[in-house]
Amino acid sequence: MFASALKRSVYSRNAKACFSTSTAMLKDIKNVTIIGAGLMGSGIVQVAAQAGCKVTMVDTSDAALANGEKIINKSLARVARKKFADDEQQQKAFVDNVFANIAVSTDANSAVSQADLVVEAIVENLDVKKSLFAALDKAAPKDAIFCSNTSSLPITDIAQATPVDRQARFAGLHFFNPVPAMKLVEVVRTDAVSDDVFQDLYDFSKKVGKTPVSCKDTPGFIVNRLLVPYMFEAFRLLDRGDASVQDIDTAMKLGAGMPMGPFELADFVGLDTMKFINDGWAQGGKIEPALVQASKALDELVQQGHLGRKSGKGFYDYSK
Ligand SMILES: CCCCCCC[C@H](O)CC(=O)SCCNC(=O)CCNC(=O)[C@H](O)C(C)(C)COP(=O)([O-])OP(=O)([O-])OC[C@H]1O[C@@H](n2cnc3c(N)ncnc32)[C@H](O)[C@@H]1OP(=O)([O-])[O-]
Ligand SMILES: NC(=O)c1ccc[n+]([C@@H]2O[C@H](COP(=O)([O-])OP(=O)(O)OC[C@H]3O[C@@H](n4cnc5c(N)ncnc54)[C@H](O)[C@@H]3O)[C@@H](O)[C@H]2O)c1
Repeated sequence: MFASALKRSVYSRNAKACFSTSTAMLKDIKNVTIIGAGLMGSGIVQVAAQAGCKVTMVDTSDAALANGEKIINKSLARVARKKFADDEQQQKAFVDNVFANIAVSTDANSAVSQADLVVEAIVENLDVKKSLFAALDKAAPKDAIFCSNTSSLPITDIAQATPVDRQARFAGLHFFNPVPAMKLVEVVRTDAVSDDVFQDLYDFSKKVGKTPVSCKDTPGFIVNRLLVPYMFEAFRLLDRGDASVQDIDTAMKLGAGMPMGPFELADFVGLDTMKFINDGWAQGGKIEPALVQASKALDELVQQGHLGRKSGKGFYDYSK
């Protein structure tokens, strides 16, 4: 099913719960609203819809929603081909069934009016996220759980845009790129988050096929706290002229078992995102300065508009 055919309404509160609920808590998470239909938001929409939740995908324009639907369609087709290799009818039925759980909207406030869970995956900007959540707090049910998929911003700072009661229901739910393929979710717990909410999010992560881990609200949580310094050390290795992009990538794939080398991964994630995270941490002063020292090669590429795969060029050239 294609984008334009998707429902433009929010599902009824009587919609079916995610299938095979195993706890009383989880039963309540049946209507999920994802704000942001980009790379991450579309992936979260997909895995929640695949798990049987009724999902509303929100973005600011029809074009952005169409982009999200295109990403989901492509990924679901891939999953369907693998599941039903020789049966095109079953492939189509599988894709249609998942899309039947997805509605789209450009009106975030009405899209959250019946939400049990709201997951934000919009631009990595604290003020923009805060102003979104301040508005959503007034439009969503009092008992809705709010989550951010932020890579690098403190959840506590984002949650401050909402009243104290909501802060007890406000956590990080950090998925990984590409969402349908990556098995991990970090459930990020601030000091304000209640045990029930934390458990609900842990159970929800399992229901959407992921392995949750718990972590405190510290810079980079677990994965990015370790991965970002590693990648910047690779960039600085290049800056110093100690090894080439290709050799560093080959070394880390064949010598350390990484699925992608640090430069391939940086191009995949986006060089602007890498720079944004590192600069933010350097300014924040909570991380050892040597770990967040800037990279000349990265700064130059970003300045030239070479942002990785999404712009056609980064450390590698994707235009050919
Ligand atoms: C990074 C630090 C910087 C921080 C920046 C912020 C980042 C952020 O906060 C955290 C991150 O996300 S950090 C970034 C974290 N991310 C990483 O570190 C990624 C590192 N890269 C990888 O893990 C692999 O290269 C991929 C999984 C991307 C592709 O795997 P491959 O072996 O080269 O190619 P393959 O064999 O084709 O695919 C393998 C399996 O995946 C399946 N599949 C793939 N895409 C799919 C999709 N869109 N839909 C559905 N399914 C999809 C595929 O069907 C297959 O399934 P099977 O059941 O096994 O047959
Ligand atoms: N890209 C990654 O590898 C990755 C991985 C994990 C987490 N994240 C985090 O997920 C979030 C989204 O990242 P992405 O890569 O999907 O970004 P993206 O640029 O692909 O998508 C962001 C989407 O949000 C939309 N948007 C912006 N402001 C909005 C608003 N006020 N209301 C509704 N929609 C709005 C944009 O139109 C766009 O479609 C960021 O916080 C990022 O740090 C990214």
